[in-house]
Amino acid sequence: MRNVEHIGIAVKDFSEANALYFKLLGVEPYKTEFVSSENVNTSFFKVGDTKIELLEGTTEDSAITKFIQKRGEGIHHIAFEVDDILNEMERLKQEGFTLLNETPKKGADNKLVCFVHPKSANGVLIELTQEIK
Ligand SMILES: CC[C@H](C(=O)O)C(=O)SCCNC(=O)CCNC(=O)[C@H](O)C(C)(C)COP(=O)(O)OP(=O)(O)OC[C@H]1O[C@@H](n2cnc3c(N)ncnc32)[C@H](O)[C@@H]1OP(=O)(O)O
Ligand SMILES: [Co+2]
Repeated sequence: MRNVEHIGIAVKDFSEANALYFKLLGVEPYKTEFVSSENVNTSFFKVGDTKIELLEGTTEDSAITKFIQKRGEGIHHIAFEVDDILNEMERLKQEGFTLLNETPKKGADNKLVCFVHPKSANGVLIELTQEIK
């Protein structure tokens, strides 16, 4: 695992949240992107060496929509940058962590991603990300 690549925040109203984080962080998002595999709108703010990812669910069955229904808005996951996601997934499996996808999937911001179940990580949803070169 390398640095924290981004912190994901689940939000109800995407444009309102983007305007608020622009005021809070003093920077515009460098990217907004719809991720069809997750039915989420995302926007990324660069803050020092890490990023804030705002996420809005676009369907009832989106993980973000369900999260907000159950737990309200707030921090949703922590993403770590890895050099070799397949290797890291194998290592975590060997260590007994529950992975939420068998193979890496295309995430936002030109990354391959995999998620670790929050129940495996003291209640924190963990995302692994590898830059697609
Ligand atoms: C990939 C695009 C983008 C990127 O950066 O590239 C993203 O980050 S997309 C982010 C949204 N997508 C995901 O989160 C995919 C992985 N998530 C899942 O598969 C589910 O959300 C899952 C399995 C974490 C939860 O599923 P579900 O909500 O259907 O189940 P439960 O409500 O029963 O939850 C089980 C248990 O986990 C707790 N929970 C749920 N979400 C979280 C969370 N984000 N952080 C911590 N804990 C979470 C939930 O409260 C339940 O606990 P319990 O004690 O049983 O109440
Ligand atoms: Co993310």
